[in-house]
Amino acid sequence: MSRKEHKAKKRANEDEDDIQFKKHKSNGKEQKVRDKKEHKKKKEHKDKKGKNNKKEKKVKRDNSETTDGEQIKSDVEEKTEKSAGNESIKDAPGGYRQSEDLSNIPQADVDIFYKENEVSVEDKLNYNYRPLLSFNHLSLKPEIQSEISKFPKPTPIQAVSWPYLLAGRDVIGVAETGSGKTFAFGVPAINYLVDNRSQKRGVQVLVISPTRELASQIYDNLILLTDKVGLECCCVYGGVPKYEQREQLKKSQVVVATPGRLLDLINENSVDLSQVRYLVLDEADRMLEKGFEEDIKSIVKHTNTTDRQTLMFTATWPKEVRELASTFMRDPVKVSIGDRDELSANKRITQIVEVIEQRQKDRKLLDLLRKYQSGSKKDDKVLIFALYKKEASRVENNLRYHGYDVAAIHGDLSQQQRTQALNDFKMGKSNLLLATDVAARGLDIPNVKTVINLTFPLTVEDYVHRIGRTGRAGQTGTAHTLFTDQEKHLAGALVNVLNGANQPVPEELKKFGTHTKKKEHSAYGAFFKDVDLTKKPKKITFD
Ligand SMILES: Nc1ncnc2c1ncn2[C@@H]1O[C@H](COP(=O)(O)OP(=O)(O)OP(=O)(O)O)[C@@H](O)[C@H]1O
Repeated sequence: MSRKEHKAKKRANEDEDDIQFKKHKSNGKEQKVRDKKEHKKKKEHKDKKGKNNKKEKKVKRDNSETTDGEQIKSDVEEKTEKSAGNESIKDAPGGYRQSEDLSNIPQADVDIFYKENEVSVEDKLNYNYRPLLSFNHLSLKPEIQSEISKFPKPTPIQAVSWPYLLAGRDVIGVAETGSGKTFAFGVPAINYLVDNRSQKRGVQVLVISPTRELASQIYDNLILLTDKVGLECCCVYGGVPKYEQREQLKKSQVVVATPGRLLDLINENSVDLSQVRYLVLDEADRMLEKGFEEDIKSIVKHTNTTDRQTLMFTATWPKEVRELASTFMRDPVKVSIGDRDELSANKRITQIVEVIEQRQKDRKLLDLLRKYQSGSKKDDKVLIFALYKKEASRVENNLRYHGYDVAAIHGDLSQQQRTQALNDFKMGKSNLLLATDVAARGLDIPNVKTVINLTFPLTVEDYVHRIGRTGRAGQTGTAHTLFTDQEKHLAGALVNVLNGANQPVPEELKKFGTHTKKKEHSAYGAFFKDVDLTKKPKKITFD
């Protein structure tokens, strides 16, 4: 096997755990610079906000009138006024037309929806579509309409993003964990295919996700739609044989994939992406970070680069990835639900943070399991996060030794073992799952009552995603996090997330301040190399 082939094979099986480990190495310095930038940006943001607040206060105080009596509309009213439906919404290129029912809804109802859900839409082309307050405001293919109408109504991210997506626009969708982002990007994609069935052959919709389990879950969601409209969907990820995937790719119009395996299949000419008209990056900020960025650039170049709709969906949208994201997209509409500019967690999750010594963790974990999974709670599902696979293996053995029937997911296990563990946990065969960050994002496991962060993740974004495995689809949940001085450089950002969700901030955590001190992680030693932070994201040129 040539060096190139060896490298490709290794990458195709590279896993989130391995990528996380690499990422950790380069993390130290970036964190320091990030904190400095964050501090500066926050100061600017505060100054700007101060000015806006004065204006808003003025609007509120004068009951939206200036001193000379002229009516001022708040930003929200201004924005939605134009979309009141009084003007005829131009026929959008993608064929979206605002329904009569929706146009007749009083503007006040639309304003209330925007305010209650803290909706913000940034669209320099000012399409100003109204949010779909009911599935009746949509006219999708009957089979698709019937599948989604099983839910009471669109979630806010679906309600706001669907008109733009059906109109063919690029969209960046940012909404809290567990808020229905999969169908937010999946429904318009499949509807598009049905609308354009006759015109194209081959793979036309491509969804890329950071982990095998999440790719598999997205696939399970999309086949609920594709099976009903006679389309083929397949899922490709590493850790399993390729031959079956090669065969499925030949007849599929929709592909869900992890980057490594997909690139492997591209390089051996087993898949042609030149007809991909609809590209989705799920957990988009993760896909644009180190470890995935180069793979994503390579994949994008193989898609239809002249007439492509590109979507990015995530619960966290750090400033560091926004510039690179914009090089993949054309006039994207940014749809945010909730105050997503600042990193924020799902507010239905009760967040408990405990500062302890590293050596106290094993005992503390047993105490927490007695607290969250005994007596009337003995059947409650609990998800424990370790940081790396070695720690996960050790903790798994320790829990088994103490009589716990624990399932585990981490990079040292075979794909079959990981899939089995996740299914056992989802089906309730085991109500205790131990995972590394391979399970941090996207996994939609019903009724997880408690997330325990045994070791804090590499970034506070990952913390928000981890705890988002509970409190999904409108439910509440609890996250209990053990914090040590190994992670003190993340204390400031964590305090902000806790404050943003009106959660208690322990005094011991405040003592760390916003240190960005270089750290030694006892379990893994000092490991990060200086990175060239002056390097700007490379502009993607479309072939
Ligand atoms: N309109 C809807 N109403 C109610 N529940 C919905 C709706 N759409 C999707 N759901 C359900 O909400 C749950 C969460 O959806 P999904 O996994 O897409 O969330 P997400 O926003 O992608 O979360 P994460 O940020 O963690 O990836 C799923 O069980 C899904 O079936």
